[in-house]
Amino acid sequence: MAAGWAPPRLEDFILTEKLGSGSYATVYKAYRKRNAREVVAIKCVSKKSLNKAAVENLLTEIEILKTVHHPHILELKDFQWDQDYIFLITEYCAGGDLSRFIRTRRILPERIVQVFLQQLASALKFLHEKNISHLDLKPQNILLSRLDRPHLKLADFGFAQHMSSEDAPQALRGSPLYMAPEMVCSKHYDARVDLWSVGVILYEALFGKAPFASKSFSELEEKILSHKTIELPTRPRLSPECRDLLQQLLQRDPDKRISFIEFFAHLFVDLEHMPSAETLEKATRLVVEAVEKDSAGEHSAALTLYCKALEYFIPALHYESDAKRKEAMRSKVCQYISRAEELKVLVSSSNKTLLMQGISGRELLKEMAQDKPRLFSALEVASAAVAKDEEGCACDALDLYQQSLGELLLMLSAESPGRRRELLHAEIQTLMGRAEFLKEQMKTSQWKSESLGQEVLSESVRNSCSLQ
Ligand SMILES: Nc1ncnc2c1ncn2[C@@H]1O[C@H](COP(=O)(O)OP(=O)(O)OP(=O)(O)O)[C@@H](O)[C@H]1O
Repeated sequence: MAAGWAPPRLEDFILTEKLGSGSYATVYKAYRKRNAREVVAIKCVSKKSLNKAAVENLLTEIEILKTVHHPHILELKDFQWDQDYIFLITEYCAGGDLSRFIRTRRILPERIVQVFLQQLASALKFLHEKNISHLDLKPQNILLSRLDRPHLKLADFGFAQHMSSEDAPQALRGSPLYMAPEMVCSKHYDARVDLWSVGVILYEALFGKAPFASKSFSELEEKILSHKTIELPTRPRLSPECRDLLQQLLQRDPDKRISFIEFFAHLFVDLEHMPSAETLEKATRLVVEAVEKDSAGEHSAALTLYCKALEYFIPALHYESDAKRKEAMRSKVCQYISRAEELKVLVSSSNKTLLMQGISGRELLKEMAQDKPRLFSALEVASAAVAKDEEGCACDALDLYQQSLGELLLMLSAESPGRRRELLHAEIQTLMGRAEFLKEQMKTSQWKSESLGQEVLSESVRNSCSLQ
């Protein structure tokens, strides 16, 4: 644009350094004259440079930013105009854009990427509920509130549209590196192109370059038009959830791509446990219930609730910025972990007793199942599950528990009343209780290694928390 080297003048503001420029605007850092502590960013669009399409983009941007208010969407504070310029006055993001953030660090660790992704996903969920598609998602349009503990802010809604999944806009929009293949190839696309772009951004953050990064336009074109599946580099090593999400986002065929609903619920996105103002409240509610169950002697239920509460406490700890409050919360969290560990020992020993009682019941049942080979073999699988469980092979045990339970439940529904039915019923109860317990345990250990491990737990506590 033709903003020149000197910033334009705007009555109530002092415009200072240039923050960046795009295809039709230059953005400056500015201070409000009456309140010098209020720093803003002012996007200056020269009227001379505005053709019909640019006017449309600008009006869309103003209209959308005026109506959406979300912690991870850039806030439009005001807009003004004079003879030469139109000014969009927005919140200032001292951390610059995500593109620069990635470039200066080469690649980002998965844990940081996950935090950013959660924030981006929460903004997209908010927009999705309003039927708004961004259509130009790229790292340059994702700003960071500041460099230390940055909050991501989605910006540049110039191409955004109110759009349902049936709409088929025809115009080609966005940047080819981040553009979904259907947008380039068939020009028939819908809101799902945003999911592709999220995949590209994720890929770039983790591997340091976009999947279609090319030296020439023809190379880029070839890569976009190809039907090859996007291969993920083997290094750096990523968690299976992260790889799975990448693969599901980077599906060339939009019908095979992950849907918005699946994306928001994906294990790697885990919006439910995203650090937010409500996380502490949810954690506290669960811990109150846990304490109640605990004092009523319901150990197993209390353990489950403590674990659920801790899943919220970890993000709540991340969210808390006040050092004193964070410290107080940290010490509470340690207490809850200790109690959860005590409960684990209690529940585990009572489970073992039940299991031992179960063995004799199961043997008797097997005797009574000589005429029913299907029941007999399901009981054999149950015995194998218990054996694996005792060896400490939680995953195998859980698999076998589930297999045997599927069969035994079928058998139970067909079993006529009598001693065998009673025994079968009791056996199913025991196995179900054990399978549930194992599931909880596996969740807990995953949660610990993922977040609490880094945030609060000492090595010794972590070890004592791990699967029995
Ligand atoms: N609020 C802000 N705070 C800090 N930097 C900003 C802000 N807004 C924009 N920038 C910087 O200015 C650059 C250009 O801004 P923006 O993308 O809005 O311009 P544009 O002309 O709409 O770009 P495009 O060519 O993508 O349409 C951004 O990539 C970012 O680096």
